[in-house]
Amino acid sequence: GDHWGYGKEDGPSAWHRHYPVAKGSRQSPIDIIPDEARRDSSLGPIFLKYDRCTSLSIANNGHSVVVEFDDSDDRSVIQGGPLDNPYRLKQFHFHWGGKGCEGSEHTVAGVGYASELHLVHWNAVKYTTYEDAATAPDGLAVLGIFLEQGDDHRWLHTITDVLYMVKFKGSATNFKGFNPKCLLPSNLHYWTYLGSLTTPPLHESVIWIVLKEPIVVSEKQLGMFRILQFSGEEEDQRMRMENNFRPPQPLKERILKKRC
Ligand SMILES: C[C@H](CNC(=O)c1ccc(S(N)(=O)=O)cc1)Cn1ccc2ccccc21
Ligand SMILES: [Zn+2]
Repeated sequence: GDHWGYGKEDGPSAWHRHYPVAKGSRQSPIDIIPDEARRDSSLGPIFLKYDRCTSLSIANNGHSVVVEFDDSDDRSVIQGGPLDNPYRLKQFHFHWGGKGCEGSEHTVAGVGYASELHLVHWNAVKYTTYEDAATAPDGLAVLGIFLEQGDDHRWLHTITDVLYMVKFKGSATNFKGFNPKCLLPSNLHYWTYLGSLTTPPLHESVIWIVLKEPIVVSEKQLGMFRILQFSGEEEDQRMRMENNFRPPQPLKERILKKRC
């Protein structure tokens, strides 16, 4: 199993021991400073073609809750914006905090949101497998969406209502017919920069597209994520799954761009 986590001993500050790229030149997440983001006229709008998407399952992988999709063809892709090709939707997952604490990975002018949704896509035009794409500099495109605490989200219930079925690490269940289009905010204005996976192996293979507008979810719905456990059913100590986020990393020589 993975020997990394979010605890004191195995958390983000220790990851560099097994994954030296943790101190690399294009690590994620970052603190987004809106005033420093450069408008780029070559950046067009992004297009999310999710109408024929096929969700398959929802699982607890010991780090987050992940919804996997059938990525055997180009039925659901993200394209446009900074992307030269369409990128296929592979999975989405969340990062969140503890009760009332922040939990997003990216922050905006130093302020975090309650949670962050990541829709993970891969460049199937240039690479044959997800694993190959996950190690290539232009292999992945992750769409980041902030979750802000407020009213109930009409559609997030579809996910939070089944979390009890994937409480323990290694559990999974069927999850068909879910279209993540229902989790998008009203406008797709975004920031974009070159970064990495925010969990080990921290490959520097991600073109990040972070939406400016958060979606609103209730504290009750956020609380449902916290019934999940980092630990497996057979493990004795119960480890509630929360604060599964990496803090912002140095921007170094990167330029943050925007399409507002
Ligand atoms: C990367 C892959 C496991 N990790 C991810 O796919 C992944 C995706 C998105 C994010 S985030 N939070 O940035 O959106 C983080 C991790 C498996 N895998 C493929 C090759 C490979 C090599 C060693 C170990 C695992 C490996
Ligand atoms: Zn993520």
